[in-house]
Amino acid sequence: MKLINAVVKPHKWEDVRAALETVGVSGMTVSEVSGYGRQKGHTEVYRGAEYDIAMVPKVRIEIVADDADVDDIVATIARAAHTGKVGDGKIWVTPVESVVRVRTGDTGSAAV
Ligand SMILES: Nc1ncnc2c1ncn2[C@@H]1O[C@H](COP(=O)(O)OP(=O)(O)OP(=O)(O)O)[C@@H](O)[C@H]1O
Repeated sequence: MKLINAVVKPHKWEDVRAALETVGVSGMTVSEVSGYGRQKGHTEVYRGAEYDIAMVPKVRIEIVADDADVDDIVATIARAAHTGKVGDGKIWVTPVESVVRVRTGDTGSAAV
């Protein structure tokens, strides 16, 4: 299993959510975050306002998925979140050692 982390522009979140429905993601965690990438110190526009300070609002998506599904999920997020402009976001994948479904005690893939 892997943990997919994606940070995308807030106005692309609905597109990403709709696209993920087509690849059978069974659960995810979504949070409002702020951050910056390589363009630190440059301006970025969000909802008509220019941010020239380092931290720009983003949406973070966390998905635990079976290895076999990871490439598809990452490609789907990347496609749906893309505008081609600075600050489109980032996606990274890390290994997951264990998962437990609290209600049933299921572990591993059965808990995803
Ligand atoms: N190295 C990093 N580690 C953790 N989070 C990051 C990292 N780089 C970027 N992020 C997160 O991703 C968000 C979007 O990053 P951003 O798209 O600006 O990255 P970038 O690589 O500089 O790309 P671009 O050149 O298109 O702006 C940031 O606001 C931040 O929350």
